[in-house]
Amino acid sequence: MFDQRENLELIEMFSQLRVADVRDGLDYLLLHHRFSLPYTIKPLFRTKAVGIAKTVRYLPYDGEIPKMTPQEYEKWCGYYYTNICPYHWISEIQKGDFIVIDQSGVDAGLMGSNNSLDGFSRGAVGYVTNGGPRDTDELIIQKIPFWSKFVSQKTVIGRLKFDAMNIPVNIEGVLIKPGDVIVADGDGVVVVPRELAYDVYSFAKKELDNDKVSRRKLYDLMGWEYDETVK
Ligand SMILES: O=C([O-])CC(=O)C(=O)O
Ligand SMILES: [Mg+2]
Repeated sequence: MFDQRENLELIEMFSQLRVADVRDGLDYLLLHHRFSLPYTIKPLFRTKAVGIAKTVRYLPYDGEIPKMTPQEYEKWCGYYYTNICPYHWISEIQKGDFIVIDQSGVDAGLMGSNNSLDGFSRGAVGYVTNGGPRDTDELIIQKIPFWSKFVSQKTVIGRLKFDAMNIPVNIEGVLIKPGDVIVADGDGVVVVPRELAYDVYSFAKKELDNDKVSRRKLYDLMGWEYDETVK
């Protein structure tokens, strides 16, 4: 959809920055009240990821759960994954995609250790959702960067249905469009509208550079070795 060379260039640029720098860069454009996901969206573990938004939306399942035997239920699960809650967008993932999932806040683990690893193996750099993943102990072992509102024990079967992909989505009141730059670290998630990316980068980079000069002086004063955050 977007030029992959430009995608990778944007990722390289924004990978140098902290979420806080990007936030400051947006503020230079007087966008103080836009594009930060609220603090209710938290990382599963401390990590950093920068990528290009690939969006997908699921809605609450409003159909019946037919009366079934456990054997029939097993078959129905297969039907459900194919026809009601497919994950066909996973096969479209390209290197550098940040997967943005609007799952309508439903308490169901749309993503678990298996399907998120599948996406990761295809080049996804991270996931963010207004719901919650499951198998979270394994997600941490597998080091899959994940930001979410909560964690969930539950499967999607009987709870969620696929709606659309590659569309603008609403994550906790923030509009995210396919192609936007997503920067996420221990401070949370910030969205850079693609059309503003180069401007925001230039202001954010200035903030980071000034901060490094200032902290380097304090490191010197305290006789600390430089680490990668001040180099
Ligand atoms: O199976 C699912 O629907 C989600 C899941 O737990 C996984 O991918 O590991
Ligand atoms: Mg699982």
